[in-house]
Amino acid sequence: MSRLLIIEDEEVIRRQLARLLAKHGYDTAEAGSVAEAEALGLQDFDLIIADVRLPGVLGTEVIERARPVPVLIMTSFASIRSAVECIQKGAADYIAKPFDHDEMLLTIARLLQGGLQSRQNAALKKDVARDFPVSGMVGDCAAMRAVSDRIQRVAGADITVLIRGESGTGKELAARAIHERSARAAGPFIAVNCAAIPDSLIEAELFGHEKGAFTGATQRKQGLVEAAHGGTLFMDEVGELAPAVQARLLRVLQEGEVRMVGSTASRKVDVRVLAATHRDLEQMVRERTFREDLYYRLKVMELMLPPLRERGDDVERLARHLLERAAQKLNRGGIRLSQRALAAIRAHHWPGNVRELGNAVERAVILCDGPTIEPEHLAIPVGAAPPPPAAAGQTSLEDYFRQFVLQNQDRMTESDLAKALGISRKTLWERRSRMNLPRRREP
Ligand SMILES: Nc1ncnc2c1ncn2[C@@H]1O[C@H](COP(=O)(O)OP(=O)(O)OP(=O)(O)O)[C@@H](O)[C@H]1O
Repeated sequence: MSRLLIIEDEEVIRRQLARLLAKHGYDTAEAGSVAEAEALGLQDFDLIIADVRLPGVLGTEVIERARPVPVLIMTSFASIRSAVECIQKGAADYIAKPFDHDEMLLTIARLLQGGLQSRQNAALKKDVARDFPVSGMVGDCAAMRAVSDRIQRVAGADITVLIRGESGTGKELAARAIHERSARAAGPFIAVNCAAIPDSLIEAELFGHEKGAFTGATQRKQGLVEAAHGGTLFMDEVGELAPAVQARLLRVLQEGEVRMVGSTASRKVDVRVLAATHRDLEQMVRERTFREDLYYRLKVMELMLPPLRERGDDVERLARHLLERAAQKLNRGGIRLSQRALAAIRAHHWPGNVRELGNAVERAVILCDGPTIEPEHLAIPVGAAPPPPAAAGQTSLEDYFRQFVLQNQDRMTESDLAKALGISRKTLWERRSRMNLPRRREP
């Protein structure tokens, strides 16, 4: 049994995490500060999970003191910058608080597996990976079995994979699964959402930044590509990259080299890039907004995640799985879905896919006082959603979004619309602006 040490000064969080880990079969010890942790013997554990802000000594100090034991850093101050800093200091990985239980468990499993793998020979590693299904990914329909099979096949090949699928279909989860099954599993997995970083900052964030190269007083700031050295860089929404960034990324893929902004020198990097998009990259190539050479470099292998509405019975499996996850998170054991709720879940078209389903189930757990979730708690807009696309796959998510907003905006608030679509109000607003679908003003 793996021994885990949690260093966290907020008792409620520490206890909750300890319970979660104990429930999943880990032997856990707890400490409220670095000093308390040292008294327990840092080297006696298989993995240490440490908060950054601790009384006295910072949690990041543990990284050095605990070597060679891997340290997973938790912080409430989630930013790409702090993630990079933790990784630079040698953290095995980084997780933002409040953390998702599944994400925490997956990360721990991966880090422990990383330690285990370094003690095993390569042949054994391959067998271990082959025998287990893709961890954390629920899905038994034919399309998801094909996805799972392809993940197993591409994982070990160290090639670039372009992961496609509508928003919320699990592209990041698939990328993590590929990383975890690859020879890079013990290296960092860095995920970046290219659409979330302003154009003015993205080059420096990705490739790093060097100041004063010509004055002699050089200051270097490492980028995410370098931070992923030895591991995997997952670039979500890669279709949003500006032309200059596309050119730099091509260099990384072709030459295995990165050149910082403001520098003339290149450095070698060993990074596997996994990219994802819900955009029509072929169309973008035709319109010359996405480089053709980069497109071919990225799609060496493709992985297509089907929309939830095409996964048959998986929707029910996922609903139960997400319910268990939400009930655990919100401490509501024993709560279940009524037959009517399950029927409503099967009938809904889930334009926001698994993420929308997860949000609906979590909201229902919060709203439901008794032990049984009814359709009303799920707030699925019964009868409001447009019928399923006649030729599924031909109607784009954008058409679906437009139709849904136009049909429901008179009777739903912006918050309800966003919730029903499984997106944030900010994303709703951004999509409205992009699709020239202005919000109706009250008369
Ligand atoms: N097959 C699955 N089994 C269990 N959970 C899933 C599955 N697919 C997705 N999820 C969950 O749904 C949520 C959304 O998944 P994820 O972030 O991977 O989607 P995405 O396609 O990358 O979304 P976006 O394009 O909006 O970034 C996550 O909480 C993820 O854990």
